[in-house]
Amino acid sequence: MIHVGRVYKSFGSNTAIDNVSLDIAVGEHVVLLGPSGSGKTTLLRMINGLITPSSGSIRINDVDIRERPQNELRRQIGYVLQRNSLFPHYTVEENIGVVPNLLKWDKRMTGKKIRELMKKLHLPETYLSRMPDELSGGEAQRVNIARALAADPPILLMDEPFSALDTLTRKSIREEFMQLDEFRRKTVVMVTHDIQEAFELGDTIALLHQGKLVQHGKPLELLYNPADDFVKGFLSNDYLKLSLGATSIADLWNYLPVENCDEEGFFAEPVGDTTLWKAMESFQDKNRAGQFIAMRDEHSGEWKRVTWSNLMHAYRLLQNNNRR
Ligand SMILES: Nc1ncnc2c1ncn2[C@@H]1O[C@H](COP(=O)(O)OP(=O)(O)OP(=O)(O)O)[C@@H](O)[C@H]1O
Repeated sequence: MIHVGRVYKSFGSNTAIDNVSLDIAVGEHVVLLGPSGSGKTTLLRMINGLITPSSGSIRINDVDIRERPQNELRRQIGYVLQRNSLFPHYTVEENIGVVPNLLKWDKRMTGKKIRELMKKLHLPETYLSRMPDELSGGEAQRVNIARALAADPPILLMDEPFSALDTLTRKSIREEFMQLDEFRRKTVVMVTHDIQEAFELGDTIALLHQGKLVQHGKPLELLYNPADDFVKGFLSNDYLKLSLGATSIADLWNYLPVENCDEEGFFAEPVGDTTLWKAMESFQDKNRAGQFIAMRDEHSGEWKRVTWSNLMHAYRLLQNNNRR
């Protein structure tokens, strides 16, 4: 869907993006990760036409973005910025409705969409007439996200959308956001320098270093098969935490012994979405504490009875297998 082809961008003598090619599939959530100054924001801003490449091209659905009228790009791409980028003289309602109004949507349809998004993002309707300076940082960022989603664009670009928030607000907005249907079915390109966030939100990670794309792959591929020493070093500090959070029970399923369990277990989350980290946590939960957890693979319908050591053993087998 998005094709970045041999793109260079320099500002004077400074090369910000150095021969980057990247293909992003429809529905893929890709996180641009890398140290400060590695070119993440520049690349993101080139995808929505705010910065023009010095050479190379960016195509969306096979059309060069330079050939697309501005209005069409706006309809296709929602953009969420890090800091409060709401229009200060517009109310919450006017801010969320900016793109639908520009696209001359029917007023009733716009109003309905605004209210629907506010509900989903836990913003009370009484906020419709508030001004941005009457909102907390977390509320303003929810409005920002609602604004980017309002015209239901197939692509969402996000530049450190949660970084200005305190840790707790950040975690809750991020989790709510990940549950939204609107997020799940869109193609998303997000910039962050938070490795944990990248591993939670990205189907794939594009790791940049000094303007070059050093590796683009699934989180586990970067962990187990780093392209070079830079990738290895960049991820090494958080290695264990990341790996446990990035491994899903579905990844481990075939390494878990078949000890049938016919009772409905208390472990309700679908196996495909449950991470190893989460499963480990459930052993610590006093209310549920037990020797095993019961898990069900939603594809085959198979139940397994899993102990802590089963989990750890399966994890080691997966690692050994991936390293081979
Ligand atoms: N408008 C500009 N004029 C001159 N240099 C720029 C401009 N925008 C970016 N740069 C330079 O391009 C390089 C990449 O910057 P960019 O903002 O894309 O990095 P980043 O990875 O997003 O960094 P950060 O994580 O700190 O936001 C940097 O060296 C930066 O100084």
